[in-house]
Amino acid sequence: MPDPLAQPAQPNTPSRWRQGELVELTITDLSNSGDGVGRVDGRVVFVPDTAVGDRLMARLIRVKPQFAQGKLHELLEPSGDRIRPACIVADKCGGCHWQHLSYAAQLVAKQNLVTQDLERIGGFANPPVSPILPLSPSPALSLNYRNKATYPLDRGESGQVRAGYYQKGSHQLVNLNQCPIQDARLNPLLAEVKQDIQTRGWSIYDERLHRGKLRHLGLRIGRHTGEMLLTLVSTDVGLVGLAEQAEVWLQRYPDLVGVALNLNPAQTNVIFGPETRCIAGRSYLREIFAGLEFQIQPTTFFQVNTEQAEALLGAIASELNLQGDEILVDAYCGIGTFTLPLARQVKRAIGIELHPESIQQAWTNAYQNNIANAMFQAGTVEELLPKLDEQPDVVLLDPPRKGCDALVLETLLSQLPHRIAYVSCNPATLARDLKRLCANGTYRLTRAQPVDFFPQTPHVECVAFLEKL
Ligand SMILES: C[S@@+](CC[C@H](N)C(=O)[O-])C[C@H]1O[C@@H](n2cnc3c(N)ncnc32)[C@H](O)[C@@H]1O
Repeated sequence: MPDPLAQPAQPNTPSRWRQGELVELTITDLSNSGDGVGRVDGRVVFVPDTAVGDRLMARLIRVKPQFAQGKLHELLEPSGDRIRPACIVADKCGGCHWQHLSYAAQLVAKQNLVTQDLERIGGFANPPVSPILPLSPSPALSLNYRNKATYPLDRGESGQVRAGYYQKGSHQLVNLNQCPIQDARLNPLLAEVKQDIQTRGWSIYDERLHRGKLRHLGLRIGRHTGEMLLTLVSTDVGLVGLAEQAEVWLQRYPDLVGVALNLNPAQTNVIFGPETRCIAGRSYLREIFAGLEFQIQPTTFFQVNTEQAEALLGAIASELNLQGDEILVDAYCGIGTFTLPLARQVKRAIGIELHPESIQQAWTNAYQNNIANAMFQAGTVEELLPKLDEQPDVVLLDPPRKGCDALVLETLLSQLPHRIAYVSCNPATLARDLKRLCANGTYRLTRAQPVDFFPQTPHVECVAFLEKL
């Protein structure tokens, strides 16, 4: 007869998980943040630096009731999706999370991320997601795409000036002399300018003590023009010999058109401060985008992947099939990157953007390109969209990662433009906002088009098209 006081046998249930414990699992999926996802005893374990199909041992470093965060301990059977990273510091640097994945596997994962978020968060059954537009059909060309890099600076233990990206999950700098995802023409500047800063003996900012001057080195290039800008971010102006050094840089790099100093005295993680001074050359670089000439300043937003932004714009123009008589609103318009090319296809285009400097630049860009039917307003979309004098026929949305303010969605549901194109770098907030717009059968999701703007990372750009029912 069984003993009624005996404890029931303890199966290997989730409740027995302990921090530090080793578990065996197989990765079946990749999360939005790029971690591998597996299951142990029905509970989810996230493991960075893994691939779908990996069988592995992971050490549990954070245990929650519903999931755990693991660290790769031993790879028992590697996935066929694994490749040798193009970057020698890929295992340390927090810049890229997917250098160890083949480009084909990255594209499949991004396609799945968009589809899954539209299903789970948006509530769309079988969402119409078109195949992702890759950077290049050749995996070898999925590098050297970034037109901009902003590197934090610090001093190493022996006092040498270092520039690079932070390690995954920390503020420890990984010193870089080149970065395989940035435009290769910027690499010589990264290594040599760092050396010049060392030689000049300029003070480097220490973020723990909030002391010192130089904080960041910013590099930017026009992909089609080759023009480059160099920006130093400093807590104040006292960098002795800066003007002289800036002239040396202009002489040394014929494609460098300007050197700027941005002043950021605040104790903050935000990179740029409010004031930027031109030290030598021009205060902007020129870029050709969608056949138009744009002026881009050191601190204004411009899509970091020029070619893919052009592909995205092409997808928008072809899907919207504009007839020339529409009023188009480009909400969150930046410097008019999409507003101006689309203005050529509509009666009038109205851009709305928070930053007054971007709006000023957008007006300049319109003038330079003889585009007279585009106008721009500085302010928040939530404030300005409800106050428009004209009823928009077509609205283009391109908000930051957090998505649209609820007030923007409510305004759209009262203005009822015929079509909405929603560009997003965060499928989760995109799905949330589309759900709101499509509730009550007001709009129908006709297509979502992912575009690979950020190879080697889990970030995915997507445009979704809505049609008024
Ligand atoms: C993802 S960027 C898109 C810019 C532009 N569409 C482009 O392709 O260059 C988002 C832009 O929204 C602006 N922004 C952020 N919040 C805003 C708000 N509440 N109202 C208006 N603009 C905002 C940012 O300054 C930024 O320029």
